[in-house]
Amino acid sequence: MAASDEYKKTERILIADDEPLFLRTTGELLRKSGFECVCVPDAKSAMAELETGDFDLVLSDLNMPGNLKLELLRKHSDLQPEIPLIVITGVPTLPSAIESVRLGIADYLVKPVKFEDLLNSVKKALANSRRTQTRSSRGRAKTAEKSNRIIGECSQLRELLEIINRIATTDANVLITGESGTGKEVIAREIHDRSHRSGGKFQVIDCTSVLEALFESMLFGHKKGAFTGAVSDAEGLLKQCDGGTAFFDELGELPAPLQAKLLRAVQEQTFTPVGSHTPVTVNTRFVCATNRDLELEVASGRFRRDLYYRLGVIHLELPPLRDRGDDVLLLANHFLEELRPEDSSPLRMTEESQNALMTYSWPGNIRELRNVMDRAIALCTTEEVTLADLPERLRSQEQTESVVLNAEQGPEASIVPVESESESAEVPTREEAIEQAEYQYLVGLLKACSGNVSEAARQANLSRQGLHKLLNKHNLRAAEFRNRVEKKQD
Ligand SMILES: Nc1ncnc2c1ncn2[C@@H]1O[C@H](COP(=O)(O)OP(=O)(O)OP(=O)(O)O)[C@@H](O)[C@H]1O
Repeated sequence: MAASDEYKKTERILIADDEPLFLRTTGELLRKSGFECVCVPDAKSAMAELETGDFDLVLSDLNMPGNLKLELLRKHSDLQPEIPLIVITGVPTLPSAIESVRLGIADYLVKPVKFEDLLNSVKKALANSRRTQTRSSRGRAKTAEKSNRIIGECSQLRELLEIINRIATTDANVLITGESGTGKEVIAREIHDRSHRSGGKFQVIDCTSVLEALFESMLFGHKKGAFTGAVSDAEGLLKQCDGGTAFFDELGELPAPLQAKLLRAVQEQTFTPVGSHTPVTVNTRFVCATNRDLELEVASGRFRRDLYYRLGVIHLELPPLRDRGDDVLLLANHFLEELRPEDSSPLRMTEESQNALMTYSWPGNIRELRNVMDRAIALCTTEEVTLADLPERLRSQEQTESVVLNAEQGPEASIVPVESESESAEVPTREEAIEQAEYQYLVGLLKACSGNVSEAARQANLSRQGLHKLLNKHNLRAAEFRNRVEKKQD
């Protein structure tokens, strides 16, 4: 079916760009595809059109006369917030999360752009906008609903939830960054649940657990006989979350050849199953998470810049738990309630134990706090969680301070507690001693392999996935060992 058959002729696009050739060609091609286009060379004319015209979509250059400080985009979001806006630029910079959301950007394209990609982006934005406008009140009620899964009152979290609410009506891809255990997956699920895609599937794709050779077939599916072991046709994960959300966890771990394959699927929402000749088209939103500093990965050539821009239209940075103030106690009480056995009495914390939780630096973030509360529930013999029910690293104020100080000296010092000299050394439990030994082993291994995960996994006789699990458990990031080597060489 031709594009012109799929869309009503009346759908109107405002195109603003100061490059005459781009403006003319894009206008002509979009008209041929069945749209009505108004082309203007600067922001002033675009604003005048926006005030009087009835548009279904705006396609705008980011840098052109009259759009200094994003004036056109701001005006657009004030005048017509419900009309999708696609930004197209020759000088890419990732807009901040708040800015992207405030301006309601549906997509962000980097010149030179293939017309095919531009048309896909336009179709997708229009389809989503139609869906959003006809969305049932059920969807709206859900969007407004307060989350009962995300606990926290701090200003950073409230701002994040506000952003999530606002992006629920868009289909922009989201990149979530933050230290391990800060709740990236929880936030990704929330984005899905609050979006118009909540009826579709939320599909987790763990990039550390994907074997390079199987990635394509796992993601895109395969035909029977496509390779040894392909005994029947299989649907890939992307097809399974058609209409839903694909969540790529630990995106920064995706090897380069796989990044190229993912890029095509993200750009075109089309892929070809292994062994097939028939492309499959889906409508999927991509939400990704990583502990790595992807900008650094891009700068060093380890991560594709085009994929980074495609996936990071909206960038959410989660705060570490140590910066979330009283949320530590809020979360601790939540876990005490959530994790206690059903028939047991509610538990509370002594003042001393609350102080210990508030002073500790939580290198493993919310995941570590959850484990600490789980352990406390098991050890606690009364209805009060006392200092004695907390792990040794939290018990001593002096010791906690040492941990914080050491955290600045490098990754290997951030967890291992240093005994204060004045204190008689306490014997750790067997579990704690094993944990510490394992931690020291991993630090040594990462140092020896300069943060190269594949090499470290080989030396440790583990799969990459197995090693990643261990690193996550100890809140160790291989990238930090790589960066350290680079920094030393600078
Ligand atoms: N705001 C929150 N309220 C309640 N529980 C939370 C919150 N955020 C995270 N958690 C809990 O903390 C744990 C870690 O969360 P999650 O797996 O989402 O972190 P992550 O940042 O994705 O971790 P990783 O980088 O290691 O994959 C989970 O048990 C999750 O349920």
